[in-house]
Amino acid sequence: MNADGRTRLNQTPEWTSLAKHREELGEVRLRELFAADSGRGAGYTLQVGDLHVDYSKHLITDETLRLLRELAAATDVFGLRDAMFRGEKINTTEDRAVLHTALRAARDAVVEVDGENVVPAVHTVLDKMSAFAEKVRSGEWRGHTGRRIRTVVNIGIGGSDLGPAMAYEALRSFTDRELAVRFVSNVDGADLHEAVRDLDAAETLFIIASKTFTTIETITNATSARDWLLAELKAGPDAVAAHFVALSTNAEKVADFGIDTANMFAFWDWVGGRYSFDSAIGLSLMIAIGPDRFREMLEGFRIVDEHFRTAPAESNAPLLMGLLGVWYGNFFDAQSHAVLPYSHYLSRFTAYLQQLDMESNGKSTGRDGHPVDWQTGPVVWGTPGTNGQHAYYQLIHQGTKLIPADFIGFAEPVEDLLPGLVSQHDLLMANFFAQTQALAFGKTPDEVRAEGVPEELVPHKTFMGNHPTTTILARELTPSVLGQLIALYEHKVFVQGAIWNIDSFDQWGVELGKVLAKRVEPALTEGAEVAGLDESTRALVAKYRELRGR
Ligand SMILES: O=P(O)(O)OC[C@H]1O[C@H](O)[C@H](O)[C@@H](O)[C@@H]1O
Repeated sequence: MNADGRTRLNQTPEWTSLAKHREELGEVRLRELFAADSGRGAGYTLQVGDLHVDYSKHLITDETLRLLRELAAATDVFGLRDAMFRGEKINTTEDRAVLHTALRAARDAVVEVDGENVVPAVHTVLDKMSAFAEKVRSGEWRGHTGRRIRTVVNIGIGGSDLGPAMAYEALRSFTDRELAVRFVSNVDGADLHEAVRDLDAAETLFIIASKTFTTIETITNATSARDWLLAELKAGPDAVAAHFVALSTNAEKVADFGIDTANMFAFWDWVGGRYSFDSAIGLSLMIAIGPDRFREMLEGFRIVDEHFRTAPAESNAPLLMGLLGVWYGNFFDAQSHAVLPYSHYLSRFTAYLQQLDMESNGKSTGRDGHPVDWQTGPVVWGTPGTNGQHAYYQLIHQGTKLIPADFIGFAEPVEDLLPGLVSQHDLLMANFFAQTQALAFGKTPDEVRAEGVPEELVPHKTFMGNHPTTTILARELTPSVLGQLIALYEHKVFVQGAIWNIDSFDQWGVELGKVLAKRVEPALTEGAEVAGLDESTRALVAKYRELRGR
């Protein structure tokens, strides 16, 4: 921080050294880096729990890594990390501690917020969730008419949806296949409609997931779900108790809604929405996979928490991944970051990471309250890799943009895969390895010519290569490995926010749209004159009313 109270990251000696180093590296070529160091492929790797992280295919040298680590030291990433783990209020704009790591702390751990150990409360809720999940799974929990539950519908949005929805997909092979879980998030009535239209209300349990219990989409859907249930069952409000539970920090609002707070699973304001999936917000997943598997997942989180907390900078995987992102975003002008899982089960993983990363680090005001003069969080995107290969990989390979990418794959298919499908796994993974190879090393014009390609087509068939990727490989996608992966990204995002000097744990940028939606609604429904509507929006609202025949 300077004397005037402003942090000028891009004027620090560490930043300047990196910029100079970047210039000196010039057109750094991965082919040359590998040619110069035969041990690079094996040397630029890390092991974190079950995750093998290969970062050899990056536009970096030992010197780059050294300078990046100096930037991390100068910005005191580890100091802020320790403050987070200690329960200090590092979310300064909301004056809150940031303790998602306490959600997976061991039963005997001590983590204090305002002088109080929060770990016992965490485990009390986990135990209550476990007992409830077992009741639903065993059929002991009965609906209003005495039938057992066959479908669980989680109603929530953002952090109260993306985590459990992603993990339910990811761990499908570990779920009780007799018990389905569906997820409703969108305020578009179509979402709830499609989720319930073929359900038997008597066998349906709704989980209303909302940290604040004020989110309009969730409360609207929850109210509609309650109306649907009571109409289907032809029952009075006393039927609600057997079919609705709540996950929230706000007991008062839960009670106002009509859910018995005995059926509420609590969490706390030191858990951010996008970091809440391993809190009570994970109840739908716990019902699906069972409490033991859920706890295995928490242990996976804990493995990476411990690694992040204790591993030295040289071998600290979240630090490294965060620094690589800084390298490309701030010194190569990369605008986006692709996450490409080679696992169908991780089809929602990148969507989950979008909130984690973009809501955390999509900021342009520094922790010092001043605008930042450097690029912050990237656009995060991606879908399962093989599908992407036949869609947008063209742009990654031959477009004009630099897109660093993470490739995530597994050596083993899931255990219960139909035996006839097991052999497809090697083909899937052959694509995985082929792509990172092609991205890194490309195909030179001479190599294209050697195949007898006509000269006029040579430029088109040339691959420049040099597209950086990280490969994350694990044996199998288990609950623990999923927890490890999520924690890896949580802490990577943390590292970047720390370096960029932004508050990764607030989300003021989502507020304005909410306020304006409330204000504009009467203009749509009643044609009301709404103060402050700009000319474009006013005309669009008029068009909307005309199209709706109002
Ligand atoms: O869980 P809730 O309080 O309903 O919040 C749901 C989501 O909406 C908010 O607008 C925030 O942007 C998200 O961080 C949050 O996860």
